[in-house]
Amino acid sequence: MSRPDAFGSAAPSGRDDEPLVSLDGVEVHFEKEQGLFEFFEEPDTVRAVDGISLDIEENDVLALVGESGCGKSTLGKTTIGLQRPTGGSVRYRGQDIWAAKDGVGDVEIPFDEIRSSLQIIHQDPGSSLNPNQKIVEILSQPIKLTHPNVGLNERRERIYSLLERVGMNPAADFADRYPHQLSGGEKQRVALSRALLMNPDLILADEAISALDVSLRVEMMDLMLDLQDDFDTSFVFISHDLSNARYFAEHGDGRVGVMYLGEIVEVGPAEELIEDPGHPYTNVLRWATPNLALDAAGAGEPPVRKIDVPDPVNPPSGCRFHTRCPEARDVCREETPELRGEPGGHQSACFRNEPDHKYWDSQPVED
Ligand SMILES: Nc1ncnc2c1ncn2[C@@H]1O[C@H](COP(=O)(O)OP(=O)(O)OP(=O)(O)O)[C@@H](O)[C@H]1O
Repeated sequence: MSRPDAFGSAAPSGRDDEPLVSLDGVEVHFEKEQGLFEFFEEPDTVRAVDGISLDIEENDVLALVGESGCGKSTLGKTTIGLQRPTGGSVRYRGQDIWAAKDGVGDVEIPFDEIRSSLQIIHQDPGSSLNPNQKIVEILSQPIKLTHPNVGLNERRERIYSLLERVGMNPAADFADRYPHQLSGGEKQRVALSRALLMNPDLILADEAISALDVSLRVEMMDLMLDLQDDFDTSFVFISHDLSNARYFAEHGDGRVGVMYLGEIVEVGPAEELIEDPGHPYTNVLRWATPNLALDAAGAGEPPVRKIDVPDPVNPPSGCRFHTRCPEARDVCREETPELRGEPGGHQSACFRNEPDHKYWDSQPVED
């Protein structure tokens, strides 16, 4: 259900029977920057996100995992309306986000309301906190912009209570400091408070724990999960590390989504996906994550035919993983598997999950 914001302003309208955010066939293709000598050539297109459909519900947790460059950040930013898709649609409570931005059709929820309901915390909070402002000033700004009628006392009260809620006690001690006077973990807590100020429906945590000391990572994930509960906020949590994605999804009662070259190749509850992967690429991530404490993890050779990751400018035909997949057969070069399985449950995009598929009569790829 949509709800009023932290200062009692009306809730965004939209339809409560619609998912919080719904992606349908989303593509994000970038034109690659041209070198000096390529000036007269057609620019290359990076297919950062390619044909992803996904629903995020209220109070939902989705942990996206995959190698660097597979499109996690681009998908995350598209989900919260920070990146315009080049194809497909992204809807918030039924309202097309980019139609709201462009004022096209009957706009039920204004773009500004959508953007303040969908927040982000970055890997490096230092770079998003103004070094010349005290923490209280940094946190006052978004309130002043969105709620100009809220007075100084109410503003301070809200800021102090949020700082305390994220573990910065006593709040008054931290509020008057500058960002450089805080540790990495404290800066990340400030970034989290800033995201929570608007009582958002969804927070994108983009590698938000990667720069923290290993000992602080679990603490930060636990804090986000506590807040998720308290504030009824959904989270899209991005990590290149399967064990962190597993922890977050498992403790948040959510799903892990595995990305490869701009596509989601497997999604499902963490335990199921890790114990019984439906896609050979998930098996590679499992192998590469020693602290999953699985027998297979880190043992022997990696479960791939080739180590090299293809260029997203020119991804392989058919199943994009076929150039590296140890199970690939000829049909995998020609046909693209779709995500199959229980909708909203465990799904994977591999012909091996279809007992009657012609994959089984096809010849193993030899190269
Ligand atoms: N603004 C942009 N212009 C051109 N290419 C881009 C742009 N943003 C991302 N890309 C490219 O899109 C692909 C996906 O990038 P993205 O940052 O989404 O991946 P990622 O999985 O989050 O990786 P990382 O963990 O390294 O950030 C990469 O090939 C990247 O170089």
